[in-house]
Amino acid sequence: MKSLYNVAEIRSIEHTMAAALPAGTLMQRAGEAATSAAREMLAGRKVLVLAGPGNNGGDALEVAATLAGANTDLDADVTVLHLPGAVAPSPETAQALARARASKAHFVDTLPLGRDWGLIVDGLFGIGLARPLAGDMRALVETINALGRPVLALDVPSGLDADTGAVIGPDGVAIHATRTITFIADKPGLHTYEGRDYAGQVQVAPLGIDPGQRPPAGARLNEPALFARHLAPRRHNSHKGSFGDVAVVGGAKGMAGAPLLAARGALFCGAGRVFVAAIDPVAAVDFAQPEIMMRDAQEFDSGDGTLVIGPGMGDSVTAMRVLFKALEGTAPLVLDADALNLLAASPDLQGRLAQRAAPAILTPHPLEAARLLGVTSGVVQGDRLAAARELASRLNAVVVLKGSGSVIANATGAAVINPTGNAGLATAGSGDVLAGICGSLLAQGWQAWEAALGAVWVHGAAADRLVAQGSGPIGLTAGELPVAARAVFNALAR
Ligand SMILES: NC(=O)C1=CN([C@@H]2O[C@H](COP(=O)(O)OP(=O)(O)OC[C@H]3O[C@@H](n4cnc5c(N)ncnc54)[C@H](OP(=O)(O)O)[C@@H]3O)[C@@H](O)[C@H]2O)[C@@H](O)CC1
Ligand SMILES: [K+]
Repeated sequence: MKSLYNVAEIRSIEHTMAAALPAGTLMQRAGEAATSAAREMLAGRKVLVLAGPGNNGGDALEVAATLAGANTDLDADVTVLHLPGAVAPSPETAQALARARASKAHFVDTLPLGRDWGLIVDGLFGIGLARPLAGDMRALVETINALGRPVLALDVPSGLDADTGAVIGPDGVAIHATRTITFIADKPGLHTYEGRDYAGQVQVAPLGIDPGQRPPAGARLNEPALFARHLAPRRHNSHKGSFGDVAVVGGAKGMAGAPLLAARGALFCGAGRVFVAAIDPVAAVDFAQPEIMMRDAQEFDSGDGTLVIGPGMGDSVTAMRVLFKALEGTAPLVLDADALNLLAASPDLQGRLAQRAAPAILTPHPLEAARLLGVTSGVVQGDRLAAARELASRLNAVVVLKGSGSVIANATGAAVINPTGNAGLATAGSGDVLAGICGSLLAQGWQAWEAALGAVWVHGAAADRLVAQGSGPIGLTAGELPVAARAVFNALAR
């Protein structure tokens, strides 16, 4: 299980472990692990180590001491930019400083000229960052980022909030790392919002702490193991009725493509029968995908099939009526796009959704989530896990908060961050395909929680597959996702 621990949880583990080990052990282990990572990354002799005032700086000083130590086989030329604070360092940081001072590393007070660093080690701030970087510190981070050299961040890229993945601001700055080696356990902020861009490749160094001894984490990373119980190969003795019906309700005038994309997402991920129930019907058949059955939303009765409501649905009276009817019914629901906006405008509909017994998955992007919560999208993005949990609990649904590192949360407070996907998904129609895949898995009998986890995983992995084939991220189109999702899904089910 890929657990994600927030700062309070890490501090508690750290506290317990530090009491059980000789003083300084954890920092020495952090230094050793980071030194191995640094060696792997070296792209030249010259190493710049940035050591801040706290224990993150202590980790950096351990790295400097080892890279430039008497016993090393490396011929590294190590420069330490040490930025002590106003208060005395912790005993372990003081010890690391003494070791680094005794090594061949040379200490400087200001950033040396030149840009030919084979590696920059970022030990400015870790989980103790308490406010935005300002003044000289801000200028230093901006200069380092502009150098464009390989950067190894220790624990967390300096300036990034380890809990939320937000650069601490307003208008904050953070180190752009090539790789982040994070200590004791993985952290949510490295995987969502701005975290993926700033952390680069993430490596966890447990520092000898047995994962089995850690308390359960508040969040985790998505992985197929979390939905594997639904991934069975298909029986020979099956028919289309075995795999459920999905009806996509949407498609107001001028928006006919959105429900078709969702319908294709549902079809290519294995739903038995797929309908589009259009608000403003335009065509009797989709010639590109004639398997999809076209209906009029006002006359359509979905029976007990799964409904995906919202893609291109608009906010007409008809749309409102169809949504109301769906909430009155007992079908499993996926609510997306315009359905979420209609819901946001109606406390009555929100109350009805929260009272339903049948499963529901909501797939808001940050602005839709903000409307539902009555806050700004900045507030949602500032703490994506909290926003997704709050929505899930208020509306008694599984919530997929889309965006880099999509967050899946449920009403009991569980939260999972999805690691698949890339910038190519920031394209028109990509959310429609995701809603369709969610509906497809619900229709095939998956529990809502696992359907959301599986759909988000497959949707992201489909985009990763397309990028690996050269079809993105620039110019990746939503219409390519369903076929790629099918390949991913079949590989998983095998
Ligand atoms: N303890 C252990 O067992 C282990 C800990 N480990 C390592 O320790 C790290 C946590 O260390 P930490 O708690 O000392 O916090 P850290 O991130 O170094 O920063 C705090 C310092 O920064 C300062 N400061 C804050 N914000 C600022 C700003 N914007 N601008 C300027 N200054 C600012 C703040 O000062 P103050 O707020 O008091 O002014 C304080 O001096 C953790 O991430 C991991 O790397 C590992 O070795 C494993 C074992
Ligand atoms: K750091």
